[in-house]
Amino acid sequence: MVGNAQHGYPVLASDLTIEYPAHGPSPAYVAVRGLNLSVKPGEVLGLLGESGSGKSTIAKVLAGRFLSAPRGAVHPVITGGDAQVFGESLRRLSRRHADRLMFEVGYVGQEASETLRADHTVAEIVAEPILLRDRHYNRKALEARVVTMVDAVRLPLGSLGRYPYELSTGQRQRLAIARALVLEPALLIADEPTAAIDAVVRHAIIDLISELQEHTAFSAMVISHDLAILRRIADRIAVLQGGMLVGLGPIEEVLANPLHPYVERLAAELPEDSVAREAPVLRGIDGVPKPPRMLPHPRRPAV
Ligand SMILES: Nc1ncnc2c1ncn2[C@@H]1O[C@H](COP(=O)(O)OP(=O)(O)OP(=O)(O)O)[C@@H](O)[C@H]1O
Repeated sequence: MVGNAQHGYPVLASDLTIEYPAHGPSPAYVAVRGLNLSVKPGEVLGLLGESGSGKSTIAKVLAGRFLSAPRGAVHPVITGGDAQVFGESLRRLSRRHADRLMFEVGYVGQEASETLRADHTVAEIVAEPILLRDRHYNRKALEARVVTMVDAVRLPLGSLGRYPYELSTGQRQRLAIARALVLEPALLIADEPTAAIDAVVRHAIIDLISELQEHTAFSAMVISHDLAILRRIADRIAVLQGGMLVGLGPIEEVLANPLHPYVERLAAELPEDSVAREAPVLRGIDGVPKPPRMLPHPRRPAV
């Protein structure tokens, strides 16, 4: 495991500032400023904010996906404070540790379903992370693991030999989630996992992540600009605006006591009394309604 995963918080960011360095005609840009944030063991933290508020930047950095960038793109750099993921400092992260971190942190990016390799079958796509970690992995065990994972995200087993372009968008997103979770990461970072999906499937995907999370108890950061989505899955939310944290805590508390005009606006956009009336009803695989997500001590001070 990376760092002291057994003891520390999955994520601990303190005074974290992230910057995109100057590049060609573009000046340097500070995307995240002085962020203090944690993800507690077993918790789902929702990250909410309008477009450009820094959500994806935080996701990429915390998932260790910031040391490499596509050709011609600039990657974000930590220029202030630090973030620890399982006790590993990201500011001092070496390439070697970043590679290890990739195996510890499942990451579903915004366009995950569109970035699946078109020349790989469903089975190959899910198996790949295992083989990247250990290319001598026992083939029978690999097959069994892939089948279990595909089944867990409710893709038909008949899809194992199919190619991503033969699946629906929702199915591709399920596949991306299966790939992100196949190494049984202790932390999942999902950046707008339902962005390109219609409303019905969107809720199904969120409920799926919620169920898998409850089943295997990984910690998660789920990013969305959609409050309804986060109310379905998150124990707490962190609200960002302009790269700064403007709200943090159990979702209904943050909305009930907005400390920033942006949060106030979000709360105002909700139907009156929606907190009490529209508490999300999640149903388990058995169809039994589950209580809304709550930390055992919702009023304890947020870190
Ligand atoms: N490669 C880059 N170079 C320079 N600036 C960038 C780069 N990527 C993002 N930014 C800037 O950083 C800020 C935060 O971007 P980010 O993608 O993290 O926002 P976001 O909250 O995820 O937005 P969205 O909801 O639209 O995905 C934006 O102002 C964006 O223009």
